Amino acid sequence: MTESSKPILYSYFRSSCSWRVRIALALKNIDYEMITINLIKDGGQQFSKEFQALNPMKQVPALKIDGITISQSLAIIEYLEETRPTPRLLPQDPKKRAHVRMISDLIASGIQPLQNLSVLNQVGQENQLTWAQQVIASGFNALEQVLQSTAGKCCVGDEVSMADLCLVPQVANADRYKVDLSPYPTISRINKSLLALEAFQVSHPSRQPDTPPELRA
Ligand SMILES: O=C(O)/C=C\C(=O)CC(=O)CC(=O)O
Repeated sequence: MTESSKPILYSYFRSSCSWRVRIALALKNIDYEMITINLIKDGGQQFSKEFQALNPMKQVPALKIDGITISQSLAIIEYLEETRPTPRLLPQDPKKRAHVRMISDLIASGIQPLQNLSVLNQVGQENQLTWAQQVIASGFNALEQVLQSTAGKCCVGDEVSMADLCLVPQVANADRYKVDLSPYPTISRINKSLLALEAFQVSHPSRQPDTPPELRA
């Protein structure tokens, strides 16, 4: 492969959705280049004409790969799974696969969008923390119950899946917004064991090229 054919990930260190994709790329050992999009600086670099041409939703992540541009983290992860299947991030068994997608969607549609930057800006500065805590806690109440029947070492059984790529970044957001994690022992246990894995460490928000010095590991 020539240099120019490497995939390009548009990423922001603290974006939980970007982190999902960084974990997938690390697990699948895919070499890529990163272009960082600062969601705060200059009013948000995601609003530039250049970036909007890549993703009209003005959100990270976006991945340029194999001649196409893909946005939406789960669509990116599913594309990587279909084109670079090893190691697998979706189980072979249809029931387990459904559970992985169910948990991924619970987080990616049911929690994260309710606490993302654009929504927090809408609820106003003084309500942001309470709002984020409420939506994360309400989602985690459901997730904890789901995991009690699906989890082994990971969200679904003992193998790392797309669901785990959603879980760990969402727990980091919960930490950031000071959500009390004591009611969620299963979520906490899985998060801790996944954070020990190399792919989750190299992709961590504290270790990205655009991580500010004060937030570096
Ligand atoms: O405050 C900032 O630094 C800006 C944006 C983020 O962290 C990313 C989000 O909007 C939240 C998320 O990924 O869930």
